[in-house]
Amino acid sequence: MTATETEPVTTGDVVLEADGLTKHFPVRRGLRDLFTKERKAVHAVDDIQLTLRRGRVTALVGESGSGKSTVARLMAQLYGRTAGDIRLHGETITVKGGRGFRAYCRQVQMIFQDPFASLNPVHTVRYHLTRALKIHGRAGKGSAELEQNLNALLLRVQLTPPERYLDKFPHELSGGQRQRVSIARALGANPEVLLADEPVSMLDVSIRLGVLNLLRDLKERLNLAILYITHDIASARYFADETLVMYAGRMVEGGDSETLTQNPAHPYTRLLIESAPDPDRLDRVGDAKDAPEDTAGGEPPSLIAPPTGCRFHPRCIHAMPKCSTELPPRFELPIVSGEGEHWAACWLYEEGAAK
Ligand SMILES: Nc1ncnc2c1ncn2[C@@H]1O[C@H](COP(=O)(O)OP(=O)(O)OP(=O)(O)O)[C@@H](O)[C@H]1O
Repeated sequence: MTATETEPVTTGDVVLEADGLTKHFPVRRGLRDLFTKERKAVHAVDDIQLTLRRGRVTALVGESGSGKSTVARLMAQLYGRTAGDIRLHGETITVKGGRGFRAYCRQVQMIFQDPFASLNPVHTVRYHLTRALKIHGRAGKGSAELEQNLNALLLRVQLTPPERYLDKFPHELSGGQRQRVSIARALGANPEVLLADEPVSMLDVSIRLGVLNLLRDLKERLNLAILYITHDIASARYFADETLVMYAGRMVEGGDSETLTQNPAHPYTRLLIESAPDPDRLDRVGDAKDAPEDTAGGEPPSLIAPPTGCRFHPRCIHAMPKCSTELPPRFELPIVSGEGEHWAACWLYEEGAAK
């Protein structure tokens, strides 16, 4: 049983946290490297702090290669971490597979970008959902109860009437319907956390909003904590309560989504917003074609030898000498309206620095 079934859940309760989360991928040594002692690594994710709360969506935004998917995979325990802590209900968790992994998956489920790749083409919707229910001990007693539970899952993701979908194969469904089946499969575990890695970027623009609205509905009805990974800061503003911005493996700014998108502080966040599609055109949310890497000036750095100091300094028009040598800590920023927090890891916000 999950906490959902045993005790009342309050919106805002912390479920899953990352503290100092770091992942370096070792680079395979070439012939030339055999003569040196140096061991190279891709510094994909460094020192990430992240808190997921019941009934809240947290967006993780950044351009391609900034480390967003690696964070999601670390939080899902699909990758081992190089350093840092992952806490579920305050307890440090390291899962290596087997039973421990299954127990963790009961509470933390992941949804992938490509629903076609994540569903097995030779199996029906019924098979995928039955398997999820059985693995997590939620199939019920007997076939009538199983049928009821299958129907309930499809109703939850608004695939109605359920009988129309249960015996379909993935290729007989549209992209949006397939993503709904993936979400239903994740819900089969009755999780507390959904880690959604670009859940709408491969879908037709016309159906993206429907899938985001479904996730929002699930957040509210089931009090889920959702991590929403996206290239598109406009969709984060629309969908997420809190937004965190990543650049080259590090978090550079965070705060409540409205405050952060209305008053972006870090020069990289400003660049993301300038190059994002118009947030009022919600029919384009999650559009990977509008991803900032297509329009932002300069190139992201190599993560094998990332820049010292602030990783954004080689592209930053405000860079000061200190930015290339010292890593900026988080500076708390004043909240212009409403409540919540807003911070930026940028030396511009050190007391006394010229803006
Ligand atoms: N298994 C791996 N081995 C080596 N390097 C990896 C591995 N997975 C990711 N990386 C590297 O880590 C960095 C971060 O990748 P990641 O996929 O997390 O970024 P992302 O922000 O999710 O990008 P995208 O939006 O394109 O998926 C990239 O430089 C990538 O090449």
